[in-house]
Amino acid sequence: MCGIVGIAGKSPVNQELYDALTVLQHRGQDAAGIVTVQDGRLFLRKDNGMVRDVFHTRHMLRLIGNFGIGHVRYPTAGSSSSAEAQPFYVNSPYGITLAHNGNLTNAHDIAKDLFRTDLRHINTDSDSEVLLNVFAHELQDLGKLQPTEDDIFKAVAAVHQRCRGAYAVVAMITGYGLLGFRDPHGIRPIIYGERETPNGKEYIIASESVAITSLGYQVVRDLAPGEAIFINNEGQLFTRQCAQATTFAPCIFEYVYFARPDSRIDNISVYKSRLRMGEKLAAKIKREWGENHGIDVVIPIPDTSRTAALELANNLNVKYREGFMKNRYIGRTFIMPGQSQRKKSVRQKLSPVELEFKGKNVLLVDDSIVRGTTCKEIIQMARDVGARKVFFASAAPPVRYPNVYGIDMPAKGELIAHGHTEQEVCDLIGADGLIYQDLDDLIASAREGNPEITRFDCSVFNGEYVTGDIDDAYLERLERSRNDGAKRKIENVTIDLPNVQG
Ligand SMILES: O=P(O)(O)OC[C@H]1O[C@H](OP(=O)(O)OP(=O)(O)O)[C@H](O)[C@@H]1O
Ligand SMILES: NC(=O)CC[C@H](N)C(=O)O
Ligand SMILES: [Mg+2]
Repeated sequence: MCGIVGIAGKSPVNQELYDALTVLQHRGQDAAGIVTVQDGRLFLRKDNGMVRDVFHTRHMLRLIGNFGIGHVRYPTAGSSSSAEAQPFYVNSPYGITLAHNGNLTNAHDIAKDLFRTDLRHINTDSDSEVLLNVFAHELQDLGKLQPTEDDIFKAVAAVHQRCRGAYAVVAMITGYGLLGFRDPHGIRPIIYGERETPNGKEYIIASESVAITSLGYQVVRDLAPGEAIFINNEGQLFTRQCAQATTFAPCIFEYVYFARPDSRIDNISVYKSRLRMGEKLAAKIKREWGENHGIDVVIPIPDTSRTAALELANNLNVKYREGFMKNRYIGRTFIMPGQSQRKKSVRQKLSPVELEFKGKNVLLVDDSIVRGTTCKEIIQMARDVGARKVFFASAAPPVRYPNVYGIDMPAKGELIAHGHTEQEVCDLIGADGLIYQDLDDLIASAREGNPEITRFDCSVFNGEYVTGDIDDAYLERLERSRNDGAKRKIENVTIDLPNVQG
């Protein structure tokens, strides 16, 4: 998952873009980038690292202009190379920069067409560079010296015709304005807001509402699937439905893990959805383990599971205790690129408070079990400090299938629940008992916030891919090219394109 932001301001936007990216940092820790524009000139700074490491004062001073876009990256295609940090830039037509959250499922095929038919060069293995070139080609094809909003929306419509998969996008068309658009399934989130200033209205487009509200803008609304928004250089706003057919199916994993709890996505409070996950899981525990379940204390695995664990404990009528302390200087483990780094980080990141475990039957709660890295380590840690019994609960169902829409779970062989029953997973992680949320309950936890959404992308749980273009051959190719071992072999061979001086 990546984080994206774009601002069409009336005063310099560099600091606000930076602030928004720090608010979106949980969506991508590998690389960060900002591009701004002033007087038809672009200023770009991007590199590997967290936001605070990529932008120093000397970079910020050079990121001038009242319009700009930013990105935090969690790679799901290509490599972790700094050359694949975003935003991407293409000089023709007009000079376009683009930042993307999601993953195209047909990037490989389009890349061939871009070369053979559109005579365009792609310099990396990033699907986002492909997406940018498709948009640029379609805009160029209209052959206008000065594109209107109609032209820009036509080019977005053509992107929807050619691209498959998940894409929430912000882009800048130099000299013309700021653009945002969402794929026809609305898989990844994108929302916009506005603010009155003495110089006129300013607009912000971002992955999550918390980036909008924390910067002092008011949320207007989420983009609909297939919809685009364009704010021209004069500050006029246009929105248009650019897809012929749409089937709304937002990603349910945003609610489970990715998004911040203080965001609202598609009119659903992420926080409340997690409370409901806890409530429903408690009901299942009572059903399956009985009222005399023997649990002395409920302990969350920080950070993400806290909200669900709290409500689970309330509903079980058992004490909720913060039995693991998190080192605040270590980021999210799951979105780290390699397994050895992830494993080491769990122990560096979480340490137990012994007195909460000694002689007790503890129920550890996590939002999800994916590779099993976290729970294996944590269960052992709980035993090491004297827990009598260690039960484990997951607020999401077993993750059994790869993700192809912007979450880096490419290899089914790396998923602990793939090909295993729940009892086998319980044995593998070394728990005394394991309980998973039912998929219907997870869906209900999100849906109760907005009953108008009739479908979610739940592919990691049920193997049903909403875009309908994923078959076994695709998944096998993906697994071969992006499993942990294969990723280690991808080298940083691409030369970076111009950055503001490092
Ligand atoms: O089974 P695994 O492969 O270990 O993946 C699942 C774990 O990874 C995530 O935590 P993470 O440390 O990324 O972030 P958090 O601090 O937001 O919980 C998630 O919240 C689970 O704890
Ligand atoms: N997680 C994402 O949204 C990744 C965006 C894009 N596919 C990349 O790898 O850079
Ligand atoms: Mg976690």
